[in-house]
Amino acid sequence: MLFTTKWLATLFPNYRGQAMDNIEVAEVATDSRKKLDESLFVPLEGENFDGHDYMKDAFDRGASAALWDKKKGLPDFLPADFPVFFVEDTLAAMQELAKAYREKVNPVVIAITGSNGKTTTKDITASVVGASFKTHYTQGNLNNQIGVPLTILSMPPDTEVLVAEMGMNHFGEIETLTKIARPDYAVITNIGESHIEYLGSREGIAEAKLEIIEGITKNGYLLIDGDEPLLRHIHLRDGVITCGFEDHNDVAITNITISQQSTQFELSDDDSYTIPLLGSHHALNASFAVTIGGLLNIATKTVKQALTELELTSMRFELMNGKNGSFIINDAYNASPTSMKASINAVKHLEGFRQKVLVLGDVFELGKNSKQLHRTVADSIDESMTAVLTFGKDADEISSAVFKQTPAIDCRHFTSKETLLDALNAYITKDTLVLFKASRGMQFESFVKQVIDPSQ
Ligand SMILES: CC(=O)N[C@H]1[C@@H](OP(=O)(O)OP(=O)(O)OC[C@H]2O[C@@H](n3ccc(=O)[nH]c3=O)[C@H](O)[C@@H]2O)O[C@H](CO)[C@@H](O)[C@@H]1O[C@H](C)C(=O)N[C@@H](C)C(=O)N[C@H](CCC(=O)N[C@@H](CCC[C@@H](N)C(=O)O)C(=O)O)C(=O)O
Ligand SMILES: Nc1ncnc2c1ncn2[C@@H]1O[C@H](COP(=O)(O)OP(=O)(O)OP(=O)(O)O)[C@@H](O)[C@H]1O
Ligand SMILES: C[C@@H](N)C(=O)N[C@H](C)C(=O)O
Repeated sequence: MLFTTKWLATLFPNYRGQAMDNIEVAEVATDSRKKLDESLFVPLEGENFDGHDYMKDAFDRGASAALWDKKKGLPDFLPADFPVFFVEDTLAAMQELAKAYREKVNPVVIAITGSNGKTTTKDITASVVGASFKTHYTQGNLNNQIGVPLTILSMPPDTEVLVAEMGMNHFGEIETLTKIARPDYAVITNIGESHIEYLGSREGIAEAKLEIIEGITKNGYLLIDGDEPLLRHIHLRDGVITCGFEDHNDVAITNITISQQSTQFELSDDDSYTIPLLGSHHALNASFAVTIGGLLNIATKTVKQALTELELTSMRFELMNGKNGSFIINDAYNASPTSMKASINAVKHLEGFRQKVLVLGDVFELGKNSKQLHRTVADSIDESMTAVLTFGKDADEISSAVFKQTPAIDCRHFTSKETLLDALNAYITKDTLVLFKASRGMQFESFVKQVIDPSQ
């Protein structure tokens, strides 16, 4: 049980039905299409539907109570004793409920934002703190104005540590989320170019990410990418911990070694750590988790063990077996120029492959400089790559730029997935490595499923 309708009534006093009967609420749900036993149904207005139209489904599927936009008529079928809490706006009310529930459970809260690495850093941090504490964390990528409240409202009442990923693509969104979650530890993984279309500049992205400070608890900590010039002005603030590759950082990452299975690195404590992730950028992600583990007095040995037992969210540089003895890296959940370059640099370090092929697609939300930002990806591509196959509207800027700088590479742009797949299949041979990467909306998983070994 999360809470009772009687407790809800203290938050939302404008209600009808038997709320004071202390009806137990086991979960908070926003989708009548899912199992709703003993749930509080929160109808939301979305792009395609209005949840208020599905109250009957929710009731039939076992909802015990509901929030309701008081401007909308209540369906007649609802029994008079069914608890309904009338609110101005159901999303705002769900966010208020999440804030109150966070205070009621009062776990240690770790919030993670940044242009890239949020989900990975969340997964690493959850593994580290989960080794010593009852931990609840963001499932998948549920990190927005709806996802963070749902993450908090799915937290068991005996949770000791909450790890919440916070995403944004407009000003004010992180401020809302941090004031709900009230983090004791906040992390800004990096400042890239993600969603720059709406933030205007990298300076704007930094400003939006720094909103996370508004919610940090008294004596809380903010961990940041200490190498990022746009964050340099806060280095000396109380509670700020810098992590990065330059030696001025509070937590300096050194002696990085990348193999086919793992990345090894040392931190300022001169201790060596190994993670089953490839690339120096993941050493940065892990440094945030290790630092928080230390601040929570988790033994170094325990932290190191947890780093080897990561449960990673899919489609983030996911290594898979391909057909005909090839190897696939499914990094297709999302992309930005920064993350695309980071992943290409990781591929460069991978040895033992006969050929390396990059299948790259559009990066969305880059605004007026989109073509130029796509071209910058070519800066990371060298003659160690056999082929660069691109698909989308702006991705041809990558293949064109690579062809100009390294004509020996097979650089082709395709305007249909079918023709790209035909060309790609010629490379799906023994010991060829293929990286797939593009924005979420490109749905590059449609390529991956065509070339992975069906037996895996
Ligand atoms: C609102 C919602 O949850 N919608 C989900 C729903 O979409 P669908 O189109 O079916 O419904 P509507 O949204 O139109 O409907 C409104 C509600 O009505 C409910 N309903 C509908 C039909 C019915 O028969 N019964 C019903 O009860 C419905 O459930 C709605 O509540 O289903 C889709 C498929 O499952 C979901 O994908 C959709 O979820 C939306 C996209 C959503 O925002 N979900 C969050 C929980 C979430 O966190 N999603 C993340 C992606 C987050 C993300 O993109 N983050 C960005 C940064 C933040 C940007 C920010 N500005 C933003 O707005 O997102 C990032 O870069 O990471 C995820 O899904 O991974
Ligand atoms: N610190 C980092 N710097 C640059 N790129 C990174 C970093 N961490 C992860 N990446 C790359 O970014 C991509 C997405 O990683 P992840 O999903 O963890 O980030 P995210 O911030 O949650 O992304 P999104 O907001 O798109 O969901 C992956 O390709 C990964 O290789
Ligand atoms: C995951 C989602 N918030 C996102 O970043 N979407 C990109 C811009 C896309 O639609 O591909």
